[in-house]
Amino acid sequence: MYTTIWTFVFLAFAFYLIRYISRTDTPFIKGLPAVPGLPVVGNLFQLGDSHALNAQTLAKKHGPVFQVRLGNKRIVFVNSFASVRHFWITHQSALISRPTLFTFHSKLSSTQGFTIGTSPWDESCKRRRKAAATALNKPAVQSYMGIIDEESTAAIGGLIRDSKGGEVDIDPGSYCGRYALNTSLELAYGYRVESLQSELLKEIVHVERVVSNIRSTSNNWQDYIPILRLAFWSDRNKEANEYRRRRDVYMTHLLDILKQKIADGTDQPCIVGNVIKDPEAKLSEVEIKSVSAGLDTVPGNLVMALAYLASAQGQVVQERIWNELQRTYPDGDAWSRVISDSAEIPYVVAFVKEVLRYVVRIHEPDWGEIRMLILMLFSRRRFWSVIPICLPRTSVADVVWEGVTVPKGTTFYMNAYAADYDSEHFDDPYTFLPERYLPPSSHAGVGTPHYAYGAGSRMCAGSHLANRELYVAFTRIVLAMHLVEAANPSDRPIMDALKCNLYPTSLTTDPKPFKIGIKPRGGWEKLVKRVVLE
Ligand code: HEM
Repeated sequence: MYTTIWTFVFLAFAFYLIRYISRTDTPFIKGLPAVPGLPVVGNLFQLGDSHALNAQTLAKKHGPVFQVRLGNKRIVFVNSFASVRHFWITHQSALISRPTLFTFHSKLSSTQGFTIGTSPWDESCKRRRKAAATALNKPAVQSYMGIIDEESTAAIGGLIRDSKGGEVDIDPGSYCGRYALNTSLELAYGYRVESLQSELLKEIVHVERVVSNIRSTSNNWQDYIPILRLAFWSDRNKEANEYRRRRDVYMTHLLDILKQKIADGTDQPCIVGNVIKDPEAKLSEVEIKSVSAGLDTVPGNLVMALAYLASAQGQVVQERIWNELQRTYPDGDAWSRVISDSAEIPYVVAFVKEVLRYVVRIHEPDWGEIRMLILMLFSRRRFWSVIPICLPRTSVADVVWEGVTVPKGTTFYMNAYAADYDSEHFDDPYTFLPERYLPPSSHAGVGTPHYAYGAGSRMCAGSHLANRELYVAFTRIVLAMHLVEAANPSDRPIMDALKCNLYPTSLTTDPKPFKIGIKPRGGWEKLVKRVVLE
């Protein structure tokens, strides 16, 4: 008898305990498909180390919009092009905020301020977003073209020189990285990397590499399961505190250099400088540090696009870009005109869009992004941030989806990977096809072409700049050289951006190195003369 009572009490206690520790930050959303999960961990195991691929598979069974439980967090996953448009664009004012995550927000950023891309919507975020938008609008970007001119010339010249004029196959990763790194450092702080052996750069490389792992949304179970946050268990906390301190040191250092240059009148135009000088911006120092946005996605797109261009299929694309350049600039001044002309060649614009849709649907916007670019300088390998699940959002108002009310305060994950490969929206989505963005295709012209830059009220603030960097790099590469596959098949790249990632749970992709062949075009020396003479 006693045994039965004690068994009953124990089971009842266990039942309520599991229910208690499995409760979620926001309640179950009635009527919205839910993926059944385990006590405590919820759906963490099902989503595994590739949330994008696994959510895409789950969407086949549960529909494009479903809810999951990640530890004690309830998340709504949105997986198709149309459903993303519904939430992110049609209801953009409702999805204007962002959630906070334990490791990043309470440990890593406590003294540096949240970056724009990780800030919930409030007055400070509004001010910073406005400042970034001013520093990154079309006219501002045109004023930075001198930097893009210099860095693209250096990268292309270096590629040709180090391939011994095309005699040996070459890994383009560090050249693309150097292009994007120096562009971003100069744009953000007016600071250029002089020596690759600099201690400051080594420190940034190391710290930012660790930070990128700490920030991953699928890597930190303590963000979802509160009990894992207990200090004596969590090495992550100690690590986050230590790296926050080290990061503070160099962020303050770079900002101090810039402030000194401004005081001396020796600064050159740069984004953080513009923000400091803009009386309208009224940002505190912590806010200024958090404005700096990084560009790790630019090299990711560049590297993978070069891999594609060098492939057998890419030959046709190179040919067309070359022909369009000759037709548009018959006087032989294409090299300088792609920088100075704001009107762009439609086929190359379509190519850039397709690269963004097809190759990398990712981003990680903050000062820390510069880390990836710096990493590339020091590494024979390429790194790029792969977050096919776009930066998360939190709703500030109810949104209705197919008759179901998704209440305000809900956290949303956009599966940009699934949406950009949605066969309901794109014909033949797994085929690389720039023509899909040219007339008579329905995707030409207005409307969101892809979700590489996110969408709606918190869409990427740096998209004009990124588009210009990619446009200049592609046109100039085709002007200076012809790309071909590496002679040795084992040197050739893996073209799938997810499959090539060695560490799927990390914020950054670390793909296997690959090589391409280069055939410099006649007259290339004149174009990149400065570099070759260096
Ligand atoms: C190919 C390059 C790039 C890609 C693919 C990319 C992608 C993205 C994505 C997906 C978001 C989140 C948008 C959303 O939630 O809807 C974002 C946000 C952001 N990006 Fe980028 N980005 C790129 C380059 C840049 C550059 C060059 C800058 C600035 C120099 C930048 C600055 C930002 C900022 C400040 C945000 C935060 C916006 C906010 O939360 O209000 N990005 N980016």
